[in-house]
Amino acid sequence: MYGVEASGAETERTAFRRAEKRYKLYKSQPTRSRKQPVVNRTDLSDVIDFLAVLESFERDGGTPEGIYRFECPGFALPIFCLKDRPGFYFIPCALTIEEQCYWIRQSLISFPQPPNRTNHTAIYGPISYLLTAVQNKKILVEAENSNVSLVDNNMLAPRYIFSETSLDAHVEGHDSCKSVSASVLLRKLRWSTLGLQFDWSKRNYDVSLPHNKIPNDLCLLAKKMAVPAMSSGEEFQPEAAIVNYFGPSDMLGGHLDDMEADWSKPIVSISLGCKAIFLLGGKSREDMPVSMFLRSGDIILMAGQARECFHGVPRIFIDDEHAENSDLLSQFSGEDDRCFMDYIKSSRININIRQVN
Ligand SMILES: O=C(O)CCC(=O)C(=O)O
Ligand SMILES: [Fe+2]
Repeated sequence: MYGVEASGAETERTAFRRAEKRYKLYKSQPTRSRKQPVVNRTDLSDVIDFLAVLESFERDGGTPEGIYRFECPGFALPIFCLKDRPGFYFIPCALTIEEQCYWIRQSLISFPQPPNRTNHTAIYGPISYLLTAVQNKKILVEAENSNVSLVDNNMLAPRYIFSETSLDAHVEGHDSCKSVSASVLLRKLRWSTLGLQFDWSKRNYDVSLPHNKIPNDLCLLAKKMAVPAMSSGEEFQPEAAIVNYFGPSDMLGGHLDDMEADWSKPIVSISLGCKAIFLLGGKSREDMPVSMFLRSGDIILMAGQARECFHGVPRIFIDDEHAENSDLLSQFSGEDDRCFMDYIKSSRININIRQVN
């Protein structure tokens, strides 16, 4: 994940940092403290709740101060906008529970498949069938003939493969050891990239990296959802997507997505799994961000001026009271779905789709 973490006094220097600190899961403690981290029980009453906005809009047609309903002829779902953040669109409950399950499965099964890259690719090379390996309790070990060589489609040959067991397996952590369990790899999955591959070290798209097109069904969904933010007659062209995987204490620091050529085109951003807090700042980190909940099935669009606004996710909720994922979990109650259930009860997934050129 990106958004550089500053340390010490710098963490509180800007309005954006102060808001992140306010909402993050744990209160800061001196670095040498051995005490258990203290959970931050922040007052959440000023976090915008677009589900409540939708419900009250459906009851009486009204919206709270600063929020208005955006009319988009032919678009089936209510869309809300913020008066002081032009180019930002919130589509609450955009996906049905079945659609959410489908995209969670895709995010865990097919999106991390090579040639798509993940945060594990730089360490292990391409890894295939991670989820099947989790289900079968496999361990990733160094392939015997692990010389780096090119196979079909200019893809790197696997340097590591899944095996039943490993005699010298060090299954926790993966920095210095040669083998790691599939379940640890899944827990440490942070991102995967679809379509044109993003190079995090150079912070740009590397068109020379092998890639597949964005899957057709995701492309259709993004085109449909992007309509409110497109000029009339224009169609959104999805070319790349970043899938972010958030574990219980993960956050996404404040950042701008400025690597795409045309900022008038929206980023279509889908939330799945545990509820989160999203911060939408202004063009400077000094601008006080607005905070809002993002729930599973919500979609936001950031286009035009909102593309120039700092944003981030300081917190996800995994406790029963706040995660609001019980409907979703009940969909994964079958024995075969055990690993989806285990994963999503304490995780969040975000798929954000972009037009690059
Ligand atoms: O996780 C989210 O909702 C936001 C993700 C995001 O801003 C990004 O990947 O650029
Ligand atoms: Fe972003």
